[in-house]
Amino acid sequence: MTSGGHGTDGVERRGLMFVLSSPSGAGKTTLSRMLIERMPGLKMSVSATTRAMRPGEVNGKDYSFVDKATFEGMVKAGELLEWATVFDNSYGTPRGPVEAALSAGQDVLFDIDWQGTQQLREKARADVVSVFILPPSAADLEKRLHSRAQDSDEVIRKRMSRASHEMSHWAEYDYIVINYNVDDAFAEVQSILKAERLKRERRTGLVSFVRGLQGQLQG
Ligand SMILES: Nc1ncnc2c1ncn2[C@@H]1O[C@H](COP(=O)(O)OP(=O)(O)OP(=O)(O)O)[C@@H](O)[C@H]1O
Ligand SMILES: Nc1nc2c(ncn2[C@@H]2O[C@H](COP(=O)(O)O)[C@@H](O)[C@H]2O)c(=O)[nH]1
Repeated sequence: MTSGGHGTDGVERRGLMFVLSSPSGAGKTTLSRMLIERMPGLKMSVSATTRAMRPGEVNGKDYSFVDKATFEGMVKAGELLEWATVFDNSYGTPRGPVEAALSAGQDVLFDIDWQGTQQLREKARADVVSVFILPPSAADLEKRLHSRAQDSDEVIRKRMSRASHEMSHWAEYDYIVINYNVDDAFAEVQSILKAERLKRERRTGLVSFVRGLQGQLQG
């Protein structure tokens, strides 16, 4: 699915799909925004959803907000790379922008749940790097959902009651980050991305780079 781009050191490599999952409110959106601001070469995948827009959300930036019929049409037309039902709403990743970004040599960041992560892994295991974000405690999780002040008490109750089930998938992920404070969690997530970008297997340009070095040594 992925094709070549350049790493920051000029060596060609395959793009990667960097996935953040967590129970609702643990901090994925916060960490995703920081990554997009501070890590060049990383593009956010904007999901389509049938969920109602929250105050402050922007259509086309936070999500593409669509009705149920449009979402079903996207599924039928094969336009979604993965999709799932979460909290009674449909969410899915439009295929086109992801493939375009990877072809242009960018990495793609996903804020998706465990079901979507499983589907991406089935399609492109070697190119998926997955991180599960845990809250420090249940009380912190609930406090964060309330402090966001964007969901009703009933929605928050529903999200809290789903949190344990969401978390039961933690062991399927490559990395686990506990979000005690945003700056430390961001530093950890950033380190993971930086290290994964250097992985030998995705650095398709290394063979010719090393051959070039050897040529210089022989010449
Ligand atoms: N380490 C932290 N300490 C305190 N508050 C935090 C921390 N990380 C995130 N928050 C706050 O918690 C709230 C929920 O965070 P965020 O929206 O990033 O969660 P999320 O995992 O993306 O949730 P969802 O899955 O519902 O989209 C926000 O108000 C955010 O500012
Ligand atoms: N499988 C997918 N899950 C997604 C996608 N976009 C978001 N999500 C997940 O849904 C929940 C709820 O999000 P919220 O914005 O309503 O709070 C959260 O776990 C997201 O990670 C997607 O395209 N596919």
